[in-house]
Amino acid sequence: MMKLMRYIKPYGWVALLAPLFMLLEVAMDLLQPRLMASIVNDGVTAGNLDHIVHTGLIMIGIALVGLIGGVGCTVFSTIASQRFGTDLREALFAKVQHLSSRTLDRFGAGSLVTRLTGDITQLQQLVLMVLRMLVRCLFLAGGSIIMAVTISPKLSLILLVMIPLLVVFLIVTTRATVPMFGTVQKRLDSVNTVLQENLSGIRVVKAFVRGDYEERRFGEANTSFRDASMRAARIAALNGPTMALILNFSIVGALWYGGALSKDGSLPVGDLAAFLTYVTELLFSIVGLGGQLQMIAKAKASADRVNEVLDARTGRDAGVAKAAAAAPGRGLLEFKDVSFRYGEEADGETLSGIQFRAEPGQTIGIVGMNGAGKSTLVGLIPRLYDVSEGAVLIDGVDVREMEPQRLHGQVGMVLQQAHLFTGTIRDNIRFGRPEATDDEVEAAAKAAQAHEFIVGLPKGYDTELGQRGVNLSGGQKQRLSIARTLLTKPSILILDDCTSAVDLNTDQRIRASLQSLMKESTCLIIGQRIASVAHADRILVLEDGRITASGTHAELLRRSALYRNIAASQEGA
Ligand SMILES: Nc1ncnc2c1ncn2[C@@H]1O[C@H](COP(=O)(O)OP(=O)(O)OP(=O)(O)O)[C@@H](O)[C@H]1O
Repeated sequence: MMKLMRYIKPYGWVALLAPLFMLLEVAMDLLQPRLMASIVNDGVTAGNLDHIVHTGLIMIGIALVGLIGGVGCTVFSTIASQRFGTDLREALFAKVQHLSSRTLDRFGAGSLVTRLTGDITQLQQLVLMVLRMLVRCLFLAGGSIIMAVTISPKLSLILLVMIPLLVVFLIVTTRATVPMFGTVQKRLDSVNTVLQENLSGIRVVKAFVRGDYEERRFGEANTSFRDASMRAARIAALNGPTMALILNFSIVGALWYGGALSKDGSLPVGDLAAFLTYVTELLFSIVGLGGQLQMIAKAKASADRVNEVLDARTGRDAGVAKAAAAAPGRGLLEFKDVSFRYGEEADGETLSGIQFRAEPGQTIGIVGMNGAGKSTLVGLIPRLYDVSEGAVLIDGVDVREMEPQRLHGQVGMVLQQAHLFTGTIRDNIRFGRPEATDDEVEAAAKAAQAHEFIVGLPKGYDTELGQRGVNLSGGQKQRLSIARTLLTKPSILILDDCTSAVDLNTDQRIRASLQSLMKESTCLIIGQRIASVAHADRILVLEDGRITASGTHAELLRRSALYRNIAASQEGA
């Protein structure tokens, strides 16, 4: 938790002012019972009205000063906690942008959402609470003890029993609840994961009329979250009544012993009343501290989860920018005995012994059955994942040693699933090169065979897309994502089966324009359709993560049974 303190540092002075103002408020609060005792002892008992009025006015003045303290503390603690939360959220979001795909897979989107929202809010609340309530309770507890002892050291002996009892009780309950809060947050992750999957796939759910099943799935995650929360809450619920019991016993004890002291004249009645007020204040402060300990325990679970992401390896860790000074690349791509497995514990390799070379300007096709490892193979080039063994080289430099900006500037990838963002069509095409001119955007759209349908829309390139571009067809989205990549003018262009939803004629036209536009680039094309790769200079046939054949279309028809089968199955299609 201390590690996160660095996010409060920039607002150190604000964070310091809050407890100072609180100190003012507490000091004023502590004076009130003493003044009240003075009114009782020297005013009411002695029948001195002047003293009552005079002291009453002082009490009002003190209350006003206390008010300034309270308001000041609220203002400064709110500023500090809000800014802390904002900065931490930004830092965590920035970190998520740089996490390796492996790490992203490990956390899962649902859990990251909980960490970015619920966990950070919890920590923000903690900062607010520490600067306001924790400080108040500590000051009030310390001040009440001092005031009680100054009134009657003898009567204060009662505190020697009461305080240890409370502290032991608090430690025991806090220890019991700390691990429970971690579980509660994990269960909340599951709720978010189900929710997120459901919302992003709501059309599938509707199409399969699986609303009931989804409700059950959500219900299970939700119930499990509730049960974990209830377990933690049950222990936390013990706090209030137990504390009240100890408070009442202490007051009865103080009244009994204090009454006796008062009777023999060693403790004025006003002082006894003030003593009781201080004991009550002290107990409430300790009860408050108990609640705050619970909150710290909750926040500790959140801090661990936030730190886990902040400390996670980024996709760039392995990279040392040795290639930064290298000359601009031409796009020579080499796979040297590459093996890859997802996750350390994954049994079996997804790719093994991959070895090939693609010269600048060459087009390499990749074919294979579903799950053969085609997407995995091309994902190693822009370092979506890093190789387990071997190396991927671009212009002779290991991709892991390339400056990320440079690597991503050189490698353009159109993914299998077109993902667009909220914004205009123009913004979406410009995503990889915000400085591109309108003419360049249009040229890229033309090459991707998207221009025609874009200008057919009422607002053309300024058409707003909803989340994920829901107002476009699958093939239109694919064409926009091709245009987006073409605009970056990569020296290595990867097309991962990205025309699957585009009709055959348009697919052909896209290929023709790519051939002329990208003739200097190295192109890797994954295609389910043989027609998409038949024109390639070389085609790799991938089977179970291994290249089992390579050659031109004509050569493979002779040499590879798998290739022949795939081609035969598509004839006339
Ligand atoms: N993120 C991941 N984590 C773990 N395993 C994965 C992951 N992505 C893919 N795999 C597994 O790796 C294997 C290769 O998948 P990949 O997506 O590379 O195949 P593909 O040849 O592109 O398939 P398709 O033609 O269906 O797109 C599959 O068995 C798949 O289950």
